[in-house]
Amino acid sequence: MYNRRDLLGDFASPKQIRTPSPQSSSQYHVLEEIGRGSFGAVRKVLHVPTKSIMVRKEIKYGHMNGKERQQLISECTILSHLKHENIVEFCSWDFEEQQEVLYLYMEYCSSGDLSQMIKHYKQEHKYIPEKMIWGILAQILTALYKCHYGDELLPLTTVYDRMKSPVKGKNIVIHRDLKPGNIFLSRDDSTSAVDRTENNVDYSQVVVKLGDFGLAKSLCNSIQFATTYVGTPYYMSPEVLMDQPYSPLSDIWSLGCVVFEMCSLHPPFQAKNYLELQNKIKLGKFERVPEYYSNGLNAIVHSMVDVNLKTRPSTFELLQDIQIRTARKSLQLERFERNLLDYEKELVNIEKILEKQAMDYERETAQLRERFVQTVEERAREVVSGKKVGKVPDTIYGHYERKVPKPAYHWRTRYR
Ligand SMILES: Nc1ncnc2c1ncn2[C@@H]1O[C@H](COP(=O)(O)OP(=O)(O)OP(=O)(O)O)[C@@H](O)[C@H]1O
Repeated sequence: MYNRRDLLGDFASPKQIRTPSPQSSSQYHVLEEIGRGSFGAVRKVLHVPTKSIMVRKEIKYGHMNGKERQQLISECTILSHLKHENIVEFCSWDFEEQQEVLYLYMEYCSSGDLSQMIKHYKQEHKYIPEKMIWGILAQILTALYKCHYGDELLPLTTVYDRMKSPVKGKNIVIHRDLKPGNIFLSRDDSTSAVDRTENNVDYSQVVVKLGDFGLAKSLCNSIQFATTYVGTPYYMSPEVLMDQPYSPLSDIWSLGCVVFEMCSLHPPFQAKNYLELQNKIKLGKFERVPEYYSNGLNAIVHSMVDVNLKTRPSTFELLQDIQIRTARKSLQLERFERNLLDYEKELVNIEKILEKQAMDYERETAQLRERFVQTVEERAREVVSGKKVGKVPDTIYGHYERKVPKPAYHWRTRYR
């Protein structure tokens, strides 16, 4: 049985899981199970302090061998360092010592994953709109840019911007298990505690998040390659099948297969058994994407699913493609428009608050004025009737001195 120290001692030095730090499970309120992976259940949880919905991945480590523990540590380490809007965020981790379970707390992706989206379109007998496919591809490529070059991709000013060549050999991360089930979909407001029904997913509005780095391999530099592969055969590259060095280009092959599947609603290579699948992948021959899609989309898929490593494009090269640039620019503009709409909503709310403040101010000054007039009239009547004038009542004191906070903005001045 492992305790907290054993687990870290056996798996890694504490430095390896430096950030984020473990957080007490008591901060989380456990909700329903949403699925099961190879190591345990995946549940939705409510992070009580922030009232945000997250995902808790349970990993039973008691029975794990050394390799599996290494993979687990690899997932924690990689995820904790990979911060990107198109990568599932790793929030914190904790142990349940008695039950020998490791809990990984991650960002919740409210709109499921790409495999569910493909299934949805297949059931509806519809093609996924081409614009949506370009948008998804552009988002995955920006996430892969972060993984393959360890750098952030700068936003485009125009589609003709010249991109600076990335520095090679810096903290390369290869995903190694790119498949539709590991590409999650989320909404911009997914952290809201108010959940939405899964059936109501508006796929045109989703943000793509690359996740499940369980099989990813972090390499110190570009020359150092991983030689072991554990992956999903449909998306496995030929060089990996042939035990050749594994490189970021293998992710590009898998991504090409995923894009093909988004178009054709089935993977490019299908077979009855592993051997047949292996042969088809090594040959690298597959059909055109349906005629419904442009030649440009077909060409980019075929360039990615290329047996020849020398001609297969890198993430950087793919990001140069004018259609990818256009898709990125279009996403940037959509986001800008959404931000403007949010800003407009915020302004309308501020206006309402200020109008209410102005009305309260007017009402309060009117009441004071009325009280003042009443008091003055009362005193005047007393003087006229020859009564002895009493002390000035308290209500009148401070009338002139009183400062009713005047709103900075008055609705009446708006149109002046
Ligand atoms: N961050 C997340 N947000 C929303 N759903 C998630 C998240 N992570 C996992 N899931 C869902 O939980 C289920 C199990 O996921 P998990 O990644 O553990 O296993 P898997 O990919 O199905 O299998 P394996 O462990 O063999 O890779 C899937 O249905 C997945 O869609």
